[in-house]
Amino acid sequence: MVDEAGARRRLDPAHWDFFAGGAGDERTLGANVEAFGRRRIVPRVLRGTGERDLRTGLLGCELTMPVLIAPTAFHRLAHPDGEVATARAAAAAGTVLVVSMAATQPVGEIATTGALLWFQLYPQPDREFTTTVVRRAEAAGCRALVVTVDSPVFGRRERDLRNGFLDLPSGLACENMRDADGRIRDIVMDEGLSWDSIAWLRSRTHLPIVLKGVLHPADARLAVEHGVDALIVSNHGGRQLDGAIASLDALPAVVEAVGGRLPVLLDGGVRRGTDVLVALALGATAVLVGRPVIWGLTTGGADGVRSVLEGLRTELDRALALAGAARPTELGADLVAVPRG
Ligand SMILES: Cc1cc2nc3c(=O)[nH]c(=O)nc-3n(C[C@H](O)[C@H](O)[C@H](O)COP(=O)(O)O)c2cc1C
Ligand SMILES: CCCCCCC(=O)C(=O)O
Repeated sequence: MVDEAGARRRLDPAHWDFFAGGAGDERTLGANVEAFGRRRIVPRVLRGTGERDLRTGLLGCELTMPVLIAPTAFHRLAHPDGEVATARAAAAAGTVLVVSMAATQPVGEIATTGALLWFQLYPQPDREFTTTVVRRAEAAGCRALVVTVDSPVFGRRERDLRNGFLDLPSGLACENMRDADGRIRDIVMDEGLSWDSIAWLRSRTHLPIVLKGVLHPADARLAVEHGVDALIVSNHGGRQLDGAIASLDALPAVVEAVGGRLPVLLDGGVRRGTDVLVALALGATAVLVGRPVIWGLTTGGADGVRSVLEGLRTELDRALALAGAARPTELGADLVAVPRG
């Protein structure tokens, strides 16, 4: 289903390391996957589920399944068709692509695919320029802004440092970073990012605001107080703070803190339909996948991404049936155990 080895064979080794790698000793990168490996599903039987229904509503978007595409940078490094190919697959699958601010194609061009798009934003210290980018996303028809809040500075990615991979090759650029003069600006991680930045953004756009990178329940409560529309429990795929808690391990406390007032999404380490089921059972409304989509894009362009998404759909559908649920909302934490020893 996901041909990670095939993607590795195709990619320039430095580009493979950029996509696959994490920060520091990559403990958090590994922990995301291991956290799913520790959980066991405790299925219900004789529930007469019949045909399953995976449809999920999120922030006014109707998705055919509770699986979205996480924002990841530089799709044209993986495949010449870039983000447009990823968006075609999202449209065909009936799900959302979260377009990275570091996309290598303009969001307006990505939107021509008809895909449901959300736009990921690193708020820039230059607020006027941030507004320019927000207006670009709005004009393209993006349905939400995903503000990445786990990156006041850039994570220390030791593979990239070893490889000297610090910039895109010539001919590729972060196309959504053009200013009013058409000049492409560098993405700056804002060390001063704070709840004030979120309040400012709230005053500048009517789009729903999703915070990506929340792990602490106290921040989840603050997000509710600040009028945020949804949260993504995420450690940035282990690429920012190495040693950070695995997303799945952080999920239950965030869900409890939010108390049903907002949708809580999760990313990090989701590789199988059974992982999706576990995250939903522990309270996520939906999940996002990052690297598996990159591997699909590398090996097969839009078809490759589609195949990854359809694989997850089929696996989730089967897992629901085998666990005794007809729809995601029927899942509860009682279906998940962590065996001792
Ligand atoms: C190659 C790569 C690029 C990424 N680029 C971004 C980005 O531009 N913005 C962002 O908020 N997160 C970015 N992320 C983090 C993802 O959105 C997501 O949190 C993570 O990939 C989920 O983990 P997974 O890869 O295990 O599914 C990136 C992740 C990867 C692997
Ligand atoms: C200076 C370019 C920044 C791209 C950031 C992409 C990203 O978030 C990642 O994890 O990589």
